[in-house]
Amino acid sequence: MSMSLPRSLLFYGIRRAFSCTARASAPVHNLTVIGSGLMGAGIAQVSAQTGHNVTLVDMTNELLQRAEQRIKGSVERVAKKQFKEDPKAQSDFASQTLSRIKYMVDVEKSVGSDCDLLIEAIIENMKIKQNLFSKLDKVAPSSTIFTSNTSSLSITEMASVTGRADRFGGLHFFNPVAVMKLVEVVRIAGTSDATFDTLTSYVTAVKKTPVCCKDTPGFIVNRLLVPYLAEAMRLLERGDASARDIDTAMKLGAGYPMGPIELADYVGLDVNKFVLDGWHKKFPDNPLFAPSETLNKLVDEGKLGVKTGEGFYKYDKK
Ligand SMILES: CCCCCCCCCCCCC[C@H](O)CC(=O)SCCNC(=O)CCNC(=O)[C@H](O)C(C)(C)COP(=O)(O)OP(=O)(O)OC[C@H]1O[C@@H](n2cnc3c(N)ncnc32)[C@H](O)[C@@H]1OP(=O)(O)O
Ligand SMILES: NC(=O)c1ccc[n+]([C@@H]2O[C@H](COP(=O)([O-])OP(=O)(O)OC[C@H]3O[C@@H](n4cnc5c(N)ncnc54)[C@H](O)[C@@H]3O)[C@@H](O)[C@H]2O)c1
Repeated sequence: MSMSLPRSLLFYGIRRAFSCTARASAPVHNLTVIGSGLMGAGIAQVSAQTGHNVTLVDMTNELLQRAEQRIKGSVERVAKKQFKEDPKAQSDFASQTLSRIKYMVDVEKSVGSDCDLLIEAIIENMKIKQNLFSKLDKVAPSSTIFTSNTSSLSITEMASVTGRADRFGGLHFFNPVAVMKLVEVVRIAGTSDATFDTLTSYVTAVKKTPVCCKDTPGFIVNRLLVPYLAEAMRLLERGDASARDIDTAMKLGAGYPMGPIELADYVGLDVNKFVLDGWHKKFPDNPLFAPSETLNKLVDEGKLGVKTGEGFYKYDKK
């Protein structure tokens, strides 16, 4: 007699193992977000919009002031959409949201005794992220859950420099955070059920949809997106098609809201380079992930995409 499971049961088992439903858990009231760039500012914003108290950290006050301006602009867009014909409700929503965000340059003081959750959103570099986590592990309350918003690096390697692997996971938001509905919740081998439940509940509380994934390169979205973007880059580098035609093709032919070259500019070409070079180290035999001369040249010239006013395309300075 065959001992194999019926297919339906097998799929049921797989679904259960990766179920990402929010269960009863310790709620997040106060969180610290480190890095006030594109992603950190967006994460602070959606958290504050949903009643969370946020401390947003960066290396200088000037960077924090820029983040504050970006958050203000984005919250006002959200308020207009949410409270269409009601200017008073719009301005109340915006001022209440903004009042829930504190700005700080002192990283070590940013994780006070009431900090439930830390989200790291700094530069995509393992050594720098590990330094930060190692430093924070010594000063943060033992109950604080640590997470990273990394696009492509190993969460397990980050957790390894702390003594809290059971209170460690990945929270991968998407850009623009105010608009994109998904967050990948990444579970490492040590992540406890309580931590995982708190993370999925927090994602639901900020009105996003969680999906769960193991700590595998690129998680779900970037495992599919990175090869796609890299293929677009190779098409361009071989001179097979222009940037405009590649973008138009994917928007009109595949229904994507942005083409791959536009999307690379939107994400930031520095982030693209960190990810591509990191994947080259991980997959050295795959020529798709070899360093890209085009990308390196643009990054060397400071042309990082939308955020600097020029990348593959030119933009109005923000
Ligand atoms: C080529 C180089 C290759 C190198 C190889 C290596 C590759 C490595 C790549 C790594 C990538 C890592 C990325 C990361 O880890 C994961 C990601 O985040 S991937 C990016 C995901 N995001 C997308 O795919 C975005 C796709 N684009 C869109 O969805 C839309 O274009 C848009 C951004 C929402 C903009 O929409 P538009 O219609 O064009 O513009 P509008 O201005 O009209 O906006 C529509 C709607 O949204 C509201 N809105 C937009 N932005 C904001 C904001 N910042 N804040 C608040 N609200 C916003 C706007 O008000 C509109 O609302 P409406 O008027 O419709 O009510
Ligand atoms: N850009 C995207 O579309 C996107 C999407 C999802 C995830 N991510 C990931 O999110 C992270 C941040 O990306 P981003 O696009 O917001 O980058 P960004 O360059 O816009 O912002 C990073 C910020 O971190 C700050 N920073 C760097 N080191 C710091 C430190 N030690 N302490 C405090 N602040 C520090 C920088 O000053 C900068 O303001 C990266 O890991 C990236 O891979 C990016």
